Amino acid sequence: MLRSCAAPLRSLGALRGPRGGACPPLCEPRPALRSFSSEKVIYKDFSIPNPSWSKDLRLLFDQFMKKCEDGSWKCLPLYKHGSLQRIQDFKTFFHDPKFTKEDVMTQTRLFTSSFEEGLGFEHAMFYNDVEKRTVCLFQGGLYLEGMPGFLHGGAIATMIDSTLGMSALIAGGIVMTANLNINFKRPIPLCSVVVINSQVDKVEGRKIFVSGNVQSADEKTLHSEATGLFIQLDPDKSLT
Ligand SMILES: CCCCC/C=C\C/C=C\C/C=C\C/C=C\CCCC(=O)SCCNC(=O)CCNC(=O)[C@H](O)C(C)(C)COP(=O)(O)OP(=O)(O)OC[C@H]1O[C@@H](n2cnc3c(N)ncnc32)[C@H](O)[C@@H]1OP(=O)(O)O
Repeated sequence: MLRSCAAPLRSLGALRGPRGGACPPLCEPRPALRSFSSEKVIYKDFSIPNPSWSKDLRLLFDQFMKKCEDGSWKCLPLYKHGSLQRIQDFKTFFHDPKFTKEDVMTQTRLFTSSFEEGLGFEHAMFYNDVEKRTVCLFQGGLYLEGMPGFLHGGAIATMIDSTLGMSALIAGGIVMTANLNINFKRPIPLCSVVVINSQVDKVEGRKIFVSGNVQSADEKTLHSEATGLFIQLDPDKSLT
């Protein structure tokens, strides 16, 4: 049975960042269909099982959806486009309006959602507010190959960045990655399922320190360990 992540997310909209900032737009409940100016754009939640998902990924997804039932975990929705709200937020930081024009924004895709079903970054993310943990269930597809039969390190780094970044974003609002360190310990076979764990370790002013690891679905193999530094953007500073 296909289940959307949108419904269990409703209460996440009430979260606040450490500086009292509103919870980032990514975490707010959003309807599946939104109006983008005069044009209709379908905001489909992509963090629901599709036919490319392996049995392992479905099983893990179902386990986490079960954990969502008592409210301890939330499933985070994934979209291909940025939302209007996100565009508005980033406008504050980009003084060059070229990339925030609506007609350009409708053509952009989030990197991790830009492949055909099953070939790229199949994933779903869950968040535990009490533990300040974000977990990403990730199945890397055939187009993410590095060494023959294994995931490219850049693809692994992308999902680690996204997962650690999500922890930072939930804690601190609009952030960017300033530093990401990864120890690749065991290669990840293509199309296998891994679990990326991340947690906020420390917040110092605008700096959010996050750490995490990548484990096989059966938790027997530690594939990677990572730390990241994310910086809350300063609305008084231009990024460009
Ligand atoms: C993180 C994203 C969230 C992921 C979301 C997941 C799923 C996605 C769903 C929806 C889409 C939403 C978001 C987008 C998706 C994914 C994005 C993935 C993340 C990225 O792909 S993102 C691109 C790569 N990223 C960059 O392109 C950054 C380039 N960079 C800069 O734009 C600046 O560099 C900036 C803004 C980072 C800081 O600039 P700034 O001027 O605001 O701050 P400043 O330099 O003053 O530093 C303040 C304090 O941080 C210390 N500090 C700074 N850098 C440090 C370092 N490297 N090491 C150690 N300490 C450092 C200073 O020493 C000072 O410390 P102190 O206060 O103690 O003096």
